[in-house]
Amino acid sequence: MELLEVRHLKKTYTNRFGTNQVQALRDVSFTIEEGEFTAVMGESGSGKTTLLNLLASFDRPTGGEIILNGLSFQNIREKDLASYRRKNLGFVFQDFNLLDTLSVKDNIFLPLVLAGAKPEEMKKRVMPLAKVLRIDDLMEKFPYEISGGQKQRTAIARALITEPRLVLADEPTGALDSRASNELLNMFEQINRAGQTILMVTHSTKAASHAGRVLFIKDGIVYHQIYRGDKSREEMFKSISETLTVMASGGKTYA
Ligand SMILES: Nc1ncnc2c1ncn2[C@@H]1O[C@H](COP(=O)(O)OP(=O)(O)OP(=O)(O)O)[C@@H](O)[C@H]1O
Repeated sequence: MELLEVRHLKKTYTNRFGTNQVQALRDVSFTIEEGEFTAVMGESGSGKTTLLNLLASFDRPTGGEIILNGLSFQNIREKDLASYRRKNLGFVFQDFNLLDTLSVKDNIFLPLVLAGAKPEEMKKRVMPLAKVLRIDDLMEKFPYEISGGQKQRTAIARALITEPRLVLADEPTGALDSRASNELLNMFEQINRAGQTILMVTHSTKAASHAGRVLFIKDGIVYHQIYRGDKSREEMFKSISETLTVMASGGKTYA
């Protein structure tokens, strides 16, 4: 089933004097099926964060449409956006965005607290998730007492606790060393195999090679895409590297 449809998305930033315009996204279209793990790659400034911010409904497009689970963002009133976001989306940011004054457990609970969930419901959900993410013995600790990888796994638990339809991840391995990155990527593969749909923006060829599909953005459009299919991770890594080389040299390929 189709979960997300992005139709002719455009985003133009205009400075406050209206004199300077940047066309960050010119015409981006793609669809994501339920259960897919998709990576979005592109050079710095190609519009990846802009795309993620639009998908997260943090910002409104200049043109085009985003339809999640059959509902167009255009039809959601501004005052309903926050609750729509909480119900449908989970976020994993590069810098974790954990609150230092809250324990690991309370950080994970935060989206449920905001959604007005009952304490029994929260307790029921947290331990199975914490076990899978191997943070079950860290629940009473504070973010400054745990490692980068453990922080990232806490951030993943927080993203998953609401059972979102779509997890959006922005450079999730950006602040991690290679061992913690590997762990995180394996974790993403594991939750994806369990049915979670993930869209991840990344600069890292290695991170993207864990995905089932990679979308390449260049000059504000989807320039190319690769499906993992039967490819091994190494073969996927090679295909992605080759595409990035072609893109950097200005060569033509077809989406
Ligand atoms: N708020 C803004 N106002 C004006 N221009 C912006 C704004 N945000 C982004 N841009 C411009 O839009 C273009 C796309 O930026 P974006 O941050 O989406 O790229 P990116 O692919 O995420 O880059 P990076 O990989 O470096 O994070 C760039 O030219 C950027 O300078």
